[in-house]
Amino acid sequence: MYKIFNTVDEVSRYTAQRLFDQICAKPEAILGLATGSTMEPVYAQLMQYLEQDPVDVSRLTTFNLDEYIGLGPEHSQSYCYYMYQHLFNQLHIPGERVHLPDGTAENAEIACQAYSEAIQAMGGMDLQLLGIGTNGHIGFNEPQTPFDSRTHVIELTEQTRIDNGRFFTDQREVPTHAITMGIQEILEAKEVILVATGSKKAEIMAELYRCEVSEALPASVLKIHSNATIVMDKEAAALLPEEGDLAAKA
Ligand SMILES: O=P(O)(O)OC[C@H]1O[C@](O)(CO)[C@@H](O)[C@@H]1O
Repeated sequence: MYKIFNTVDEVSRYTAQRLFDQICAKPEAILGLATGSTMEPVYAQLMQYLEQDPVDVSRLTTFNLDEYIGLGPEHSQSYCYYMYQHLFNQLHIPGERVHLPDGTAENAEIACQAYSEAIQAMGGMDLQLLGIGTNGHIGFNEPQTPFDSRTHVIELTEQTRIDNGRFFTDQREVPTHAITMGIQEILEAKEVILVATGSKKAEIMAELYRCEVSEALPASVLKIHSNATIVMDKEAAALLPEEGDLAAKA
């Protein structure tokens, strides 16, 4: 299902409301969380909803999608740092219920295996939040990642390193590898919300809309998910067909 809003603010309110509703409906929910600039207003909005209407979050469990290899929690560009800055410092989920891939693990393969087992032990995600890369990646599952992959180490494409270079002082500092939840784990989530905003996402969103399900465009796997919502602002949806046609396909 595609949902198009006029502004980033509306996208963020819709997405945060879905998260809030999930937390209210199931206080012990397992949430799959994403990072990136798209999610910043979503988390800010979620915190506003929770301040207006406090809900017990002590039984929530979270799993983050990914982390750069080589960046520890104290590094300002690590996704662990991001999550505390934008959410966990305000949303007091008990530490043992917060899961983030360990980018500094001595043995990344073993860390991936343990992460994947922890996800499976919890029965998978109730709600998985996703951003999208300009090459169609979800999490850090780059094009051609097998759909049956579980948490694994991935080599980042040049495109992703260039895109994410804007957060680093020097392009050469962008890590070459990351740990990412696999596509199978994303697919096993009961509900998925992919969020795309801004004109930089317009081309990939049009391609995603048109394409067949293919490992060449990882986000296309959502077309075989029974409860996936793709949420966009007008800019990200600018190259999609008119809304009438969209409704017919949604
Ligand atoms: O929201 P942004 O900053 O465009 O980034 C989206 C990205 O963030 C990520 O969630 C990082 O995992 C990727 O899916 C994608 O690269």
